[in-house]
Amino acid sequence: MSADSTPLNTSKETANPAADGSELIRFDKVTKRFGSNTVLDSLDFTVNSGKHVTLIGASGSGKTTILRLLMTLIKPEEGTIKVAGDYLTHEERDGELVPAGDRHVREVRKKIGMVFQQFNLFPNMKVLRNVTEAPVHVLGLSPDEAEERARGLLDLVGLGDRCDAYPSQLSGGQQQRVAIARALAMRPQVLLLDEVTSALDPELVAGVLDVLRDIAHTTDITMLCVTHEMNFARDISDDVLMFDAGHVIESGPPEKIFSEPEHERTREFLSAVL
Ligand SMILES: Nc1ncnc2c1ncn2[C@@H]1O[C@H](COP(=O)(O)OP(=O)(O)OP(=O)(O)O)[C@@H](O)[C@H]1O
Repeated sequence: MSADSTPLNTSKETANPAADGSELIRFDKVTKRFGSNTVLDSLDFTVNSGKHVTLIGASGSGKTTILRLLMTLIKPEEGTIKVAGDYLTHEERDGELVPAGDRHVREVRKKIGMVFQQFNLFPNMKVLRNVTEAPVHVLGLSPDEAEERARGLLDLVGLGDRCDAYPSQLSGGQQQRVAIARALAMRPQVLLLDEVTSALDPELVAGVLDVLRDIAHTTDITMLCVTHEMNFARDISDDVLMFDAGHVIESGPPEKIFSEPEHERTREFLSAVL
């Protein structure tokens, strides 16, 4: 397999330049309101490349809102968001920051992949085509290159033998694994995971989490994860950020947050979910 068709860089030692530990995501004084509801209140946080960061917090604390801002599905009322050095919310023109245009957003968005609660596969396309579609049409890969990449990734998620199936012929867990392969096929610098197992039957959860654990432990991709699966968060996270009322109230490595939380709200939250 040529270097370019390797599904992901699986060696920490030969990590791509994007995973050199430098700052990959920066939220600077980001405020997001829905009507009179201020969900994020002048929020600052950063994620360094190669890190796996999990957002925890009570329902409604704004975790999904952060991922949706990164996907540019919604816009902040105030503040700036940067991904790999580029503003997502703005662009620089003649030395001035102006609201980002569609073209700029599309370019920066290529750095970001997301797996949603609902798998959102194209029902009329076979598994392989679900994974090759965006690399061909968005990245401009040749069909052969895209297929080689897709087959490698479908092997990685344990579905190399289901390339010719339609999504409806797969279990929910398998569909979610295709969705993971599809997101990775764009070679994003950061993978956003939003409650990726919450729509699954309980017996299918472990298979999906195992695939993600494997990706977290064997690749250099940056992950920003929202999950209620605390054991999974403990296993894969370098850092855990606890949200409350639109702020990060506590952060640190999982062994500290889960074993010795400092904040009363973190203790309350963990005692309810653990
Ligand atoms: N499109 C929207 N319109 C109005 N309010 C919204 C919208 N999206 C989110 N909200 C509100 O913003 C708040 C934060 O929602 P968000 O989904 O980010 O929380 P969360 O921490 O991810 O919660 P959960 O753990 O339940 O998924 C909630 O009060 C929610 O009702």
